[in-house]
Amino acid sequence: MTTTRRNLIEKVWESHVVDQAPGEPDLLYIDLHLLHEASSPQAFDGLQLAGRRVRRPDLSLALEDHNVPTDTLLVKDAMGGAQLERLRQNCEEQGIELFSLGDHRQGIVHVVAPELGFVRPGMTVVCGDSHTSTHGAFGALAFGVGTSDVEHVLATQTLTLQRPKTMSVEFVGEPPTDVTPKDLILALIANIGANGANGYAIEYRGCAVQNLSMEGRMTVCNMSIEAGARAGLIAPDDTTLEYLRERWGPAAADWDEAVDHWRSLRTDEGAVFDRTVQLDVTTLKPFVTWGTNPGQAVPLDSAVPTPDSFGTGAEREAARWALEYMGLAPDVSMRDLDIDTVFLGSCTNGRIEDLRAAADVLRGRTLAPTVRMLVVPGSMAVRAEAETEGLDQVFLDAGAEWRLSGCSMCMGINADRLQGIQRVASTSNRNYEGRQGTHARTHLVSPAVAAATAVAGRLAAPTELPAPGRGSAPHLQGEKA
Ligand SMILES: CC(C)[C@H](C(=O)O)[C@@H](O)C(=O)O
Ligand code: SF4
Repeated sequence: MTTTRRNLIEKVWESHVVDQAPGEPDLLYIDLHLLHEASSPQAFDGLQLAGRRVRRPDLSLALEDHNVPTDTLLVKDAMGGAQLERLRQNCEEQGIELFSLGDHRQGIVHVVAPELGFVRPGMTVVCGDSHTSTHGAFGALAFGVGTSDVEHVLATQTLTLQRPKTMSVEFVGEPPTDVTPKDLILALIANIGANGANGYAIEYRGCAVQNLSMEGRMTVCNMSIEAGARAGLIAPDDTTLEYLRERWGPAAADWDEAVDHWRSLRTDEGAVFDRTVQLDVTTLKPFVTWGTNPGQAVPLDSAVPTPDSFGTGAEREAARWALEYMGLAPDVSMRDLDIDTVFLGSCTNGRIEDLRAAADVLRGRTLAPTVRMLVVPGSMAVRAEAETEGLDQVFLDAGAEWRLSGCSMCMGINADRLQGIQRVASTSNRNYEGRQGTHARTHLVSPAVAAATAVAGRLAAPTELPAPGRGSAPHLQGEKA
């Protein structure tokens, strides 16, 4: 008997193939379909036009996130309000569970689904949203899909998909303690480029990945799409089981059986990938973006690069455009960039560990007088937990705004949109032109760097701040070169 050695991606893919024909995309069964108000209206319309009903409402879960105002429960924007209303009607008509504004389970779809135990190893998960890759943290194969695919899944609970190539990304060694999961993924994208994983699904490997918490893993997998990948996943292990035991275990009659299956979900010894990338993380530093794609990133303690330092003509041209939009000159130290707004939140970094990391920096300190900071928990459950721990008070005492949960300033399609030319340090995942407001200049950072930046008034790492209570922003700015 020949045994085929398979990687994790192949195992999950193959166990969901419903139909297959040479030269054709595969038809995959979808275990969980996540929906939000911004990408689902046309899909429901199409379904209705075709006279169909949702095939498995019980495998669908809907959230309100993109358009929710995070300062009050009152939706003021007409278009956003209409999208929310449509989602409510569609879910009601089709019997789909919806966590609406005002519900204690509401929040960003990619934060809520895992925290409530909806996502489990070996599943296929889709959503009409590119950051569905987040759920790969559980060893699930999770894809962002387009509106017509959303309709297909609503109608059939299956999807035709081109099989992705497989990529192994190994973080080699242990990172220094001030390096966060956000820095790992920013460094990787800077290394392979914003298109570096086009057409691939990534498996993240190495002890630096195994040592991450589930939340850290979600941050890494979340940004797989920013390297162009279709999906990014991590093999389930004891950390995964521990997380799920609390959230899903109590409801699961077949827990032991499930665990046996999950333990088999790992890349076989000797299995091959279409591409292998290794990144030594032992001397990694906190990373920050300088440009208008997430791959245009450098260590925080370095300078804005010169366009001529890039290898290809296209990269040089892209760097020139980016510097112009960002209002930056080459060779300026990243730590000399004054920041107007700090955004802590999003499906990348809006979880409780992210809030704790930022609060640890802000405790006993105050924001620079020139900085506005928004703290937007990824879900109402995260918000409640933060309040139990007193983190809300830390943020408020520092001078930050403490908000309700939603996508908020991650994507300026709600009231948390920046006006005019503003430089932002943001814990979100995208920094393209106009993402956070027509002229907003986004620097993607980790929660710790976001908090330190809010205190310093310029891009800064926590280690640069004076001890709490002693340093004020003017003092710090006075120290600036
Ligand atoms: C609105 C939605 C479809 C979009 C996505 O696909 O990811 C948004 O969530 C984003 O982050 O850009
Ligand atoms: S938080 Fe940002 S990245 Fe995540 S789903 Fe919302 S808009 Fe998209």
